[in-house]
Amino acid sequence: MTETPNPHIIDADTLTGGLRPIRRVVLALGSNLGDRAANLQGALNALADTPELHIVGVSPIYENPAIGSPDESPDFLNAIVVADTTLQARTILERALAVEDAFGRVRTVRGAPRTLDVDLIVVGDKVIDEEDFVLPHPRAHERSFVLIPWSHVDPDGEVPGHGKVAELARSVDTSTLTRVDGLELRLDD
Ligand SMILES: Nc1ncnc2c1ncn2[C@@H]1O[C@H](COP(=O)(O)OP(=O)(O)OP(=O)(O)O)[C@@H](O)[C@H]1O
Ligand SMILES: Nc1nc2c(c(=O)[nH]1)N=C(CO)CN2
Repeated sequence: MTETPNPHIIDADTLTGGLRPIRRVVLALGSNLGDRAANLQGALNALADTPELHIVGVSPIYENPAIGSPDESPDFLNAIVVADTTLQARTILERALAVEDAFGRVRTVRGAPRTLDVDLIVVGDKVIDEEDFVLPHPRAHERSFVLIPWSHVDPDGEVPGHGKVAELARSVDTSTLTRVDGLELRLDD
């Protein structure tokens, strides 16, 4: 027998969803395997389809050598997505990992080429230091492929403990980072 919902009872999700703060989340997309641009676009589509995640900015695409990976690693395409959300940080991490899996990401050794990488850079001013989840992303404040596209779409953004993205972007080496003309990520209407 199916139960008729009682309209006078508000479920817990509705209640907490209404009370949870809206936070700005910054996600970094990267791909250095397969059809890199299609992988980034697919990731953006999947993020845009996520309930309670409202995309407010998408950066240009940048190409650059794999940093901190073996020399023979193919170059990356990188981009930044900025969204407002009431989702909890860990829920966004789980979604990011699921999107990576959906795009055929195979986890082998650290630094191995990947079809898709989705990193959480910041979630508002949250600071998390857990074994499998660190916020802000511990290497974001020194990565040109994060700071330059991020400062392009959200110059007032901040990396808690490190300062404004616009300021950090000014001090980072951009000599190997190239904006890819004629290629951009699109949000469906
Ligand atoms: N802020 C974060 N964003 C994404 N993953 C994170 C974060 N903090 C911790 N992790 C954990 O890192 C694990 C490994 O991530 P991954 O293999 O993508 O690292 P990586 O991309 O090779 O390196 P890097 O972290 O330097 O970008 C994930 O399974 C996830 O649990
Ligand atoms: N250029 C570039 N280099 C990297 C990247 C990346 O996204 N872009 N991601 C890494 C691990 O996440 C390691 N090195």
